[in-house]
Amino acid sequence: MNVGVIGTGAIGTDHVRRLTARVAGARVTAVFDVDTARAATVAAIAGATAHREAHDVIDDPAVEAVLVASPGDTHADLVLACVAAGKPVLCEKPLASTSGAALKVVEAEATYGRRLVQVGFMRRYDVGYLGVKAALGAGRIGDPLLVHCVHRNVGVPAGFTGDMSLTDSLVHEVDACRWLLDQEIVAATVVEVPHSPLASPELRDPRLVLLETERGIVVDAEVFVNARYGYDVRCEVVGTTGTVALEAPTTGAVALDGGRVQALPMDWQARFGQAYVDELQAWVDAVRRGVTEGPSAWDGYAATAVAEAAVASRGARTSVDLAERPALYSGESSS
Ligand SMILES: NC(=O)c1ccc[n+]([C@@H]2O[C@H](COP(=O)([O-])OP(=O)(O)OC[C@H]3O[C@@H](n4cnc5c(N)ncnc54)[C@H](O)[C@@H]3O)[C@@H](O)[C@H]2O)c1
Ligand SMILES: O[C@H]1[C@H](O)[C@@H](O)[C@H](O)[C@@H](O)[C@H]1O
Repeated sequence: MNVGVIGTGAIGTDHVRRLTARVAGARVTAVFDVDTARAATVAAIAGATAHREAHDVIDDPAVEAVLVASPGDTHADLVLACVAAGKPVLCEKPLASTSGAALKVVEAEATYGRRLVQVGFMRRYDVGYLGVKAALGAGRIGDPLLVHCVHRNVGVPAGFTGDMSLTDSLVHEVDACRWLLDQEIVAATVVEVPHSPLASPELRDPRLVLLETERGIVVDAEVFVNARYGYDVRCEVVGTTGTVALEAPTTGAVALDGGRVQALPMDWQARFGQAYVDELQAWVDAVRRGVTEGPSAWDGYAATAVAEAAVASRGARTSVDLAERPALYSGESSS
């Protein structure tokens, strides 16, 4: 499968490397980035052509599927162009920077009549999250009552400003909880906590978010994007008869000088490296079979709508008012 990649920054470059060396049945044949020097460097990794415009990638007759890894506010227009061209597209999260823009993608795909869009919520491919999902599905902890989530990053790049800890980071917890619990989130409340002096004041970091699902389950999610000590993602579902918690991959524990030390991953590449490979492989395999599976445009829309409610919350419980779900997305596992 010939893939065109739009956006060859941090994760775009990683995805090009993965598609080139670790994913079977695909190769990158075209790339675009507004940073033309960067695009040329990354094109060379894959032996691909660096195009002059994003639309040249989408319209390239040799390109069979597109991967969008540019900044979030560019996603919706690029995905809409892919749908208009009838090309399958894997779009990095978030699907869009506003729920209105995400809904346009949902509506365009529903009008097209079959799925073309997969959203890059890679946690659904992580062996730890899959274990939690399997335990819930088997009824091992009875009925879920509440979920504790933690999402800590070492730090954030310079462009990470404003409410991005909600729109760019919390969206992972939103998607994971919708998928694990198989229900929509209907309200969000952001509880103010003291802010870290190591974060820009504008970012208001960390944040504690309460999410309520349609069947009354409550999720507490801490998002702390300047935690410094490591990349730490946790999730524990508490049920009527037990709990199930995410197992992160572990390294050997070193016992020395009266202590015991275990290394933590320092970024998402280290923590979710295998999940990204498995996500890409599943996407390629499905598209080569003529279908698109995995997190859908509806999932992307719902996640952005919840993040938007969290942004609006400022301490108050804020409901999430989703549009009516088109029939194309009925029967999906997460929704
Ligand atoms: N799933 C995950 O865990 C994960 C991890 C990292 C990033 N992401 C997502 O991937 C996207 C990119 O993040 P990143 O960390 O690689 O950012 P980045 O800033 O490193 O890379 C973005 C790239 O896009 C380019 N770009 C900017 N505007 C563009 C445009 N209009 N068209 C084409 N290219 C354009 C930039 O020049 C840059 O090279 C974001 O949406 C982010 O949320 C997801
Ligand atoms: O774009 C990144 C990425 O999605 C990571 O998985 C997440 O941990 C970060 O918070 C976010 O900024």
